[in-house]
Amino acid sequence: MAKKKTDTNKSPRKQFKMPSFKLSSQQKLVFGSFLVIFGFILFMAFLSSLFTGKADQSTLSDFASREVKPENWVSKSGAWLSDFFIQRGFGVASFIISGLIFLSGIYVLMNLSKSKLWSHWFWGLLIVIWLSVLFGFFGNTNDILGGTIGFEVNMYLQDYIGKIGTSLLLLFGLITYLAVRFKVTFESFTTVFKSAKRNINDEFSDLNEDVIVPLDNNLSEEAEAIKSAFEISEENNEPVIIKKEPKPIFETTPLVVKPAIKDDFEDDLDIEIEVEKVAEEASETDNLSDKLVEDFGQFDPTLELSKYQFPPLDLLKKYDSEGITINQEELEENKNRIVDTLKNYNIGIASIKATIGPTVTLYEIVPDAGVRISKIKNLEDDIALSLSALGIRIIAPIPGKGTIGIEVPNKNSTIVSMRSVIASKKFQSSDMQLPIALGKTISNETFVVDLAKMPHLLMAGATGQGKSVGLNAVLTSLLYKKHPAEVKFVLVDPKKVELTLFNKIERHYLAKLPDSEEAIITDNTKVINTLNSLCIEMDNRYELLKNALCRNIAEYNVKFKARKLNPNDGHQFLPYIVLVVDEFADLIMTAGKEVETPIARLAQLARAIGIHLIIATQRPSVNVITGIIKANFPARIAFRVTSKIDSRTILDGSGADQLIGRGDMLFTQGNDLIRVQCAFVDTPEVEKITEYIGSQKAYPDAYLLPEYVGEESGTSLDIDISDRDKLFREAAEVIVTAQQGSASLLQRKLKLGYNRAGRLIDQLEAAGIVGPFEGSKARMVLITDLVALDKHLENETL
Ligand SMILES: Nc1ncnc2c1ncn2[C@@H]1O[C@H](COP(=O)(O)OP(=O)(O)OP(=O)(O)O)[C@@H](O)[C@H]1O
Repeated sequence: MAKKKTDTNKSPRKQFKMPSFKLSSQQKLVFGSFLVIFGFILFMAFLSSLFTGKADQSTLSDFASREVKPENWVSKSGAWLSDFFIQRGFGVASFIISGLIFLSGIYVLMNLSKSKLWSHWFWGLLIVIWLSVLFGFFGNTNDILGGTIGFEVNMYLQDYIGKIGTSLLLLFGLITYLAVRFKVTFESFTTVFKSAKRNINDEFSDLNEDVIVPLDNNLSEEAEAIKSAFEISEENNEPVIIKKEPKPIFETTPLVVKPAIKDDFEDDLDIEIEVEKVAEEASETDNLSDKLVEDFGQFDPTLELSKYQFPPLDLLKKYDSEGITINQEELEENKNRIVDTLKNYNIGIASIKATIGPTVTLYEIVPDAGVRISKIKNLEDDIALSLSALGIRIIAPIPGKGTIGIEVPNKNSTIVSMRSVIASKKFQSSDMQLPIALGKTISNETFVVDLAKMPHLLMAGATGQGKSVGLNAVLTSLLYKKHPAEVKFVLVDPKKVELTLFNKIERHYLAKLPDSEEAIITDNTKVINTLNSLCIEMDNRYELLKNALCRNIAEYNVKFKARKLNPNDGHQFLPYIVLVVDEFADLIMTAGKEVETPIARLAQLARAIGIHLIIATQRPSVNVITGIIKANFPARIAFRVTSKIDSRTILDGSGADQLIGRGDMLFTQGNDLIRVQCAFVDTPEVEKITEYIGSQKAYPDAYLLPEYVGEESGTSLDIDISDRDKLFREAAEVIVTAQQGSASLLQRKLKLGYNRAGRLIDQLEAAGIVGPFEGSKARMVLITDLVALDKHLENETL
């Protein structure tokens, strides 16, 4: 895939740098043994000072004199070191220091992990300080328990926070140590407490129970003692039941034998069962990703354009004629006409209710019992005539309700502004993947749908009925809700004028072929390349999803954000891609099968990997909207069309021919038809939005789609060196470095299409770098390393 690499690896890692000393094996032996011996000497000196320390005090001042003989087992040095570390230093906690030095020697000798050793030192010294302060708390100035440091620190702390404060600080230090070092949590405390409590209870109940003492001959001394203490009849050699006095609970009673099987089953039922939760074994990548997330937080795809500002609502226009005004007279008039017309045909009405929408009002009627619905349905034209209005639609019955609906256009329709739908709570708070605010329904509710769920949209309508406005509404919705990192548009505009405004956001939101200058495609031959390139992108994405064990793009992106996918394996955050074709009929007329095949492929397969198609046409005839296209576009929008046949082609039923135009539309997602007044967004508004976005910092280039080389460019083996692909050398290096001769590796690493990668492999074979095709296995790489590759290629050119 041709997209800049998100450089997660490049971010500076805040890792503690370990000092590293490079020692030869001999040096390690010498240095290691020195540390072991020194550690041991130190330990002996310290140990000795516990007994001889006081006596040696006087000898310290005469260190140079050989006459003075200290009692320390390590003589003068021992006395001096002990005085330095224990008396003047950290007190008895200094033993840990000798241990750490000894341990360091072992680590050096055995060449063990240095980072572990540093960690031992770090934690060890912390314990030394803590213990010294703790002992200093209880000691006095010359006490060897806490040493001078422990005592002085204590004095200092007590001056400022008092005894209570110091003891609490020590407790806090202990808790912090346990929490950080041993990952102890509050829950583990409570669990330990609970199980201790349970043990104590058990112990108590045991002590009060009768205990069976088996009379075996190999009794321990204690058993013998107990045996003699209580009278046990040895004659019958049978277990005797003795009554045991309650003993202190913590005393161990090895002779107490609990009955293996209790007779009393009811007691068994009382035993609490402790269910231990076994944490699922986290895989290695999980651990790594957790650590990465801990260090850097979740991956943020918007980071590159972190200062990007979404367009403000003010860029959209407010309309005066907005907001529904109820014209009571009109309502009354229409109601009377409907009732009268139906009466003329002997249809009685039990009740009638009106719902006023922005362009049409829905009259819901409940006919008298016994009236056949088909009878009302047949009166559609008569009712329209009597109401002298266009665009009457009868819904008989309204799905889900036991009523019949008659939609009558309002005399004064109101414009549904884009601003009102974008500002609506429904749109703003929607958590859909690709939310689109299409307009308002007949009950004046904002109509928001998820393009990702559709998953592709077919839009049709006669010319001048609001298709372009509809497309702009879709694009505007996405611009208001999605960051440039999250969605990319591929715009196809054979009419050349409809979508030109979006050129300004090329480097933010558009995707294009690597070698094309304009991101918006107006040339039909380029459309074919782009569609095929999208197919390659789709295949590449499926490969990524497969490797990441994800079923769809949403799961994949969640995993990627959680840093569970390694960018070095080609993984990257995948933006949604929305392909918009403004005049599909024109494309089909000029390119026919060549566009239909990739469109159908995309429509069939692309939903899971985040490529969604929106196709608009003004000629909804069967040769444009073919069966295969229709089958894969369950979501359809019909603006007004001129004939029932066209309506049937789009919606599989009539209705679109009865709309009133100007954004009045029917939406279906496979089942019910919903009448919606499309939101109106004018060209100047779109211009302002694109200008606003375009003036902000952008990516260096549009999102690059994989390269597609048409079939005619040939796939034959190019043996001639001068005919080689310009990425030949790079490809050779990738293959030799990875020692794996596969086209998909090239596709991933060099972001190529399948064809080009395949051709490169052929050329590499011809150059003797990889072996011949071996079926499902990767080809053998004949060059071992990059130096050999350089030589090989040099020899070739000679
Ligand atoms: N939702 C709407 N609300 C109000 N008026 C609308 C709406 N949609 C379209 N119109 C009116 O209809 C006119 C034509 O709309 P639009 O350009 O979208 O039609 P079209 O179907 O794209 O036509 P063509 O196929 O010829 O491009 C607009 O200029 C506008 O005046």
